[in-house]
Amino acid sequence: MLEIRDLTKTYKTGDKALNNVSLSVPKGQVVGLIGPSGAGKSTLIRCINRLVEPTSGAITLSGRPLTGIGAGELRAMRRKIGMIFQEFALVERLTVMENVLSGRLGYVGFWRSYLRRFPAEDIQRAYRLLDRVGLMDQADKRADALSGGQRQRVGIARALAQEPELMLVDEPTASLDPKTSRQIMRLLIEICGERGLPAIVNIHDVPLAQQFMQRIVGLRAGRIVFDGTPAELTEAVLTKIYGAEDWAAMRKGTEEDKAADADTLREMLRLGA
Ligand SMILES: Nc1ncnc2c1ncn2[C@@H]1O[C@H](COP(=O)(O)OP(=O)(O)OP(=O)(O)O)[C@@H](O)[C@H]1O
Repeated sequence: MLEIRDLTKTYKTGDKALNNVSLSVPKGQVVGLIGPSGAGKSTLIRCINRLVEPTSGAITLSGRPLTGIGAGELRAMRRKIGMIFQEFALVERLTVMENVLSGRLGYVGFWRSYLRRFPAEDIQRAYRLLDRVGLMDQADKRADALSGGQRQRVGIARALAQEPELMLVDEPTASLDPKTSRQIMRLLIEICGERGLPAIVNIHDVPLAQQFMQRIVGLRAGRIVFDGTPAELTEAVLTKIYGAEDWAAMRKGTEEDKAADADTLREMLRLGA
């Protein structure tokens, strides 16, 4: 369980990026975080992994504090947080297997990791994870030889290699096509469910969030203005989160994207692809 209580972040510039945010995410639940640009989504994720120092408030993971702790404790707690990034953040010239094993770097000593001598159990775990994300036959390929969807699967396996207690996911599908995005989102949700992992997914794509998330939290100007199910995320609520003008523009964008996808499909069928 992740618990955030009265979290506030005011940057040195005076920007109040988060204003009294409280949120609990139970084990196995995946929360989609939506909101307009500047709403505070990245700041919230960065306060949880403590890349940004909160101004006030408290965060706990599985009952242990993530705020108000020393450097050693923080390092230990960070191992418990699996991160998944928009641009995958893989080491391109290393193999898929090496990238997954890099998730263990917080656990093995410096020389062992420098020499890439990981314990046998880490290697077995990495194979199991590659199997789970559907990449067993790609283990020895270099990361830069993979497709975007395959790279994100490696990113997921690497995060799981940490044996995390929380997943923080930043725009996981922003670099992927719509079909691959749906596959990745489905995989993420299945895996978090199987492992009882709480997760927060920063997601710009509202229809994708509505299709897959069990719970959606809407941020606006640093405050939670919606917390509910996809079914409760009505046009009126979306207008409240994004503002009338921005939501109308976003909806138009989505409809244009759908029309473009349909055009591409028709063209492919016409060409017999
Ligand atoms: N390092 C920083 N220094 C000062 N202000 C910042 C910093 N990072 C973010 N902010 C401000 O904090 C507010 C929230 O920004 P944040 O990046 O968290 O929003 P966001 O919802 O993630 O936006 P986006 O969807 O565009 O990534 C904004 O007003 C932003 O200008």
